[in-house]
Amino acid sequence: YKSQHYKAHSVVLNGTSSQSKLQNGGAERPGRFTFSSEPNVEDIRRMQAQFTDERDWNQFHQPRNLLLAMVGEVGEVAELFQWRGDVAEGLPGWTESEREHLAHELSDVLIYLVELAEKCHVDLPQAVLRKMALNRLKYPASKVHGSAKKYTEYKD
Ligand SMILES: Nc1ccn([C@H]2C[C@H](O)[C@@H](COP(=O)(O)OP(=O)(O)OP(=O)(O)O)O2)c(=O)n1
Repeated sequence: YKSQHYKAHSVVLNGTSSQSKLQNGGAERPGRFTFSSEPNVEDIRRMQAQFTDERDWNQFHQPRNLLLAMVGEVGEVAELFQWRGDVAEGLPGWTESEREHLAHELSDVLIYLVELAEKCHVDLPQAVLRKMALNRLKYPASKVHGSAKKYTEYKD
């Protein structure tokens, strides 16, 4: 069952990557930034659960409180970009300290998002697979290539 389970997922994942391969002639975009594979989302959920358990903070971590905490952290990310005008990929001109500050704030957003999903009983990694499958159906690559129109703007 485990390997069947895994295969079903890799079909979905390969669906994404082979589509992007078709769009760039089979090569990954050179210089594309990638993440480490660890910790995964379940690792993050477990580490945050341990952090809150050790402090007896679960009593405060209901869904609405986690949502508000997450939105607050999104605001802190926004502050880092405020008044800077457009910022190019890779954040040229940002200091190491500014980059580390951003890494901290983005992590706060992710930590609260993962705990919010946990407390709402949303299996986030699997939900992302389902949502990306829907996105691919809504925006067929052949139809929308190179255009950022919303799906309601496409005529058939
Ligand atoms: N009740 C709390 C308070 C904090 N945290 C954890 C999750 C976040 O990753 C981080 C948030 O900490 P702060 O609220 O102190 O926020 P910042 O780290 O952004 O500090 P500041 O608001 O001073 O910039 O700590 C938590 O899980 N539950």
